Amino acid sequence: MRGVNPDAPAHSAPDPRPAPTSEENRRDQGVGASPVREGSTVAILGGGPGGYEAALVARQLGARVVLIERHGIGGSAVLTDVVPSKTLIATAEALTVTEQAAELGIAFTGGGDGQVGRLRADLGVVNRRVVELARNQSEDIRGSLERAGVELVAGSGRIGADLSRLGQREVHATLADGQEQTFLADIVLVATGASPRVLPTAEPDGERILTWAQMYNLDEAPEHLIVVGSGVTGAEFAGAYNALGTAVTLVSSREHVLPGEDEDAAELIENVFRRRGMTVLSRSRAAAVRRVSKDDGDAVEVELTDGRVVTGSHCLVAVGGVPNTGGLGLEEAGVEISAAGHIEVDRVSRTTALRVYAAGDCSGVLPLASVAAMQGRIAMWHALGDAVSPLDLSEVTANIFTAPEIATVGVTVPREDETTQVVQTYLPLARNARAKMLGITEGFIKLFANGPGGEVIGGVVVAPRASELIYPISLAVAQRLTVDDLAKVFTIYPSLTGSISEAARRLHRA
Ligand SMILES: Cc1cc2nc3c(=O)[nH]c(=O)nc-3n(C[C@H](O)[C@H](O)[C@H](O)COP(=O)(O)OP(=O)(O)OC[C@H]3O[C@@H](n4cnc5c(N)ncnc54)[C@H](O)[C@@H]3O)c2cc1C
Ligand SMILES: NC(=O)c1ccc[n+]([C@@H]2O[C@H](COP(=O)([O-])OP(=O)(O)OC[C@H]3O[C@@H](n4cnc5c(N)ncnc54)[C@H](O)[C@@H]3O)[C@@H](O)[C@H]2O)c1
Repeated sequence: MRGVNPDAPAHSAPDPRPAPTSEENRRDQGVGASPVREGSTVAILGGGPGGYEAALVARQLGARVVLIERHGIGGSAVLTDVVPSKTLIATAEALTVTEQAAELGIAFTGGGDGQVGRLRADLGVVNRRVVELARNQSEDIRGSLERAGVELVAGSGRIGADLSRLGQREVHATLADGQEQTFLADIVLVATGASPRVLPTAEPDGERILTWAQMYNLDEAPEHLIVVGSGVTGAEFAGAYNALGTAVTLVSSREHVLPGEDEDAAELIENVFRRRGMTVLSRSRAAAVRRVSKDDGDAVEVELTDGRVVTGSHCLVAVGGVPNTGGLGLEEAGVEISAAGHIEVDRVSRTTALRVYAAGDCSGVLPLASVAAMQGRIAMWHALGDAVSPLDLSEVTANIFTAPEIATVGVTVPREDETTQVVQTYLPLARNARAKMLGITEGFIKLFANGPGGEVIGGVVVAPRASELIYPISLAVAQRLTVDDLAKVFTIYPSLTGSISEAARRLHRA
C-alpha cells in the first residue's frame, strides 16, 4: 500500500512520507516506561463494525478485550441500517426484476376474469423477515466474538478523564439494572456510531412520522410515503417502497437526487424514479412534518419552506445522522470533537488523547460499514504494534442499492488541477449483448485512468448488481493496474464485465 502520513486528518490527500513501522508504532504508544504490549487490556465502546472488527484483531494480537455495547451486537449497521435496509431491498429487487417479465416473454396468469395477475409484497411478512435476519446476524457476530474470547458487557460506556502513572484509563459501564462496572484499559477505542438526525419540527412518532430505524415496525405498506431527504438513505428507501407498490413522494433539497454522487448516475436514477411513477420534488426543503386527522384516517402533512404542503399517509425523515459522542467523557479526557460533533482522528484512528482511538461514524471520516471496520482494525494494529498501513480513502468501494445500483471506486470525477492528465470513458450498457438478453436498457460503465494506457484510478458502474461488477475495477485501483492490464484479461462472452474490458481498451490511447 502507499506510504502516507498517519498524522494527517483521515480525509486528506495522501502524503508521500512512509507509513509508520511497527517499531515506530510501539514508540508512539509508549507512556513513560510502559509500552503497550501483548496482554494489554483494550476497552471498546460500541459493538458495530468499527467495534467488533477491532475486537477480533485485538484478540488475535493477544490483548484482553472488553467490548461494551448498549443496544445490540452488530450495532446499528446490523440492527437498523445496512442489514435490514438491504434485506428489504432484496424483496424490492425481486419485484423490479418481474417488471421485465413481459419483455422476456413471460406472462402472469391467475388474476381471475381473464385479468393478468399482479405480484405484490406483504409488508408484514417482509418486515418480520428483515427483523429476524438482522437478529440472526447479530447473534452470529456475538458467537464469533465469544469464541474469540472477547468479554461482552451489555451497558452504556464512558471513559475516565485521567491516565494513571502506568498509562491506564478507567472505563465505566452502566448496566441495564443501573449497576456500574469499571475496567482499567491500556487502550480505548470509541466506536459509538451515529443516530438519525431529528428535525425539531418533525419529531418522529414511530407510527406515521418515522426515522429509517423505525421503518421495520410497519405491518402494512403505506398508501403514500413521503420521503424527506434524497441522500443515499432517502433514495434507497424511496426506490424500494416504489417497487413494493407504494405511492412515493421524494422531497429533494437539491437540483438532483443523490447530491455529491456521480452526476450521470444520479440523473439516471432520478429519471428511473420518475418513470416508475415516483413524484420527485426537486429544490424542495421540508420545514415541518405533522400528523393530521383526515376523514379516512390518519395522515401526515409535510410543509415545505416555500409554503407548499404535501399530504401522505406516512413520512420517512432521512436527513442524515448525528454522531453519538455526547456523554462519553471525551472532552474531559482531551479528545477533540469537531463543531459537527465528530471525533477528530488521524489516518491510524488516533484521537488527540493518548491511547484513545476512534473508528466509524462517530469519527465522520466516511460513514460506511466497510470504512468503520477498517478504521477499527487499523486502530488495533497501530495500538498493539502490528504492521499497519494508514487509511486510504482512494481505494474505498461504495454502492447505492437503488435499481439499478450505483457502485463507485476511487476517482469518479475528472480533476482539473491534476498534473497528470486524467482520461475517462463512458460506455452505456444498452449495447452489451448480455444486457440485451437480460432486458437491461439502462446503466453504464465509466472508467478513469491517469493518462492514456495509464493506471486505473477510478470507476463508476450503474447496473443491476453493480455492487458485484465493480470488483475488477476496485482490484485494478488497489493494485495500480493499468487499463491495458485490465483489457488483456479474458472476460466471458457474453457478459456485463465484457463492457469493463471494452472501456479499458478504449483508454489504451488518447
Ligand atoms: C439506512 C442506512 C443504510 C446503510 N447502508 C449501508 C450499506 O449498505 N453499506 C455500508 O457500507 N454502509 C451503510 N450504511 C452506513 C453504516 O450503517 C455505518 O457506516 C456503520 O453502521 C458504522 O458503523 P459503526 O461501528 O461506526 O457504528 P454503528 O453500527 O452505529 O454501531 C455503534 C454502536 O455503538 C453503540 N453505542 C453508542 N453509544 C454507546 C455507549 N456509550 N456505550 C456502548 N455502546 C454504545 C450503539 O448502540 C451501536 O450499536 C447505512 C446507513 C444507513 C443509515
Ligand atoms: N448503500 C450505502 O452504503 C448507504 C446507504 C445509506 C446510507 N449510507 C451512508 O450514510 C451516509 C448518510 O446518508 P443519508 O442519506 O442518511 O444522509 P445525507 O446527509 O447524505 O443526506 C441527507 C439529505 O437530506 C437533505 N436534507 C436535509 N434537511 C432537509 C430538509 N429539511 N428537507 C429536505 N431535504 C433535507 C440534505 O440536503 C441531504 O441531501 C451516507 O453518506 C452514506 O455513506 C450508505
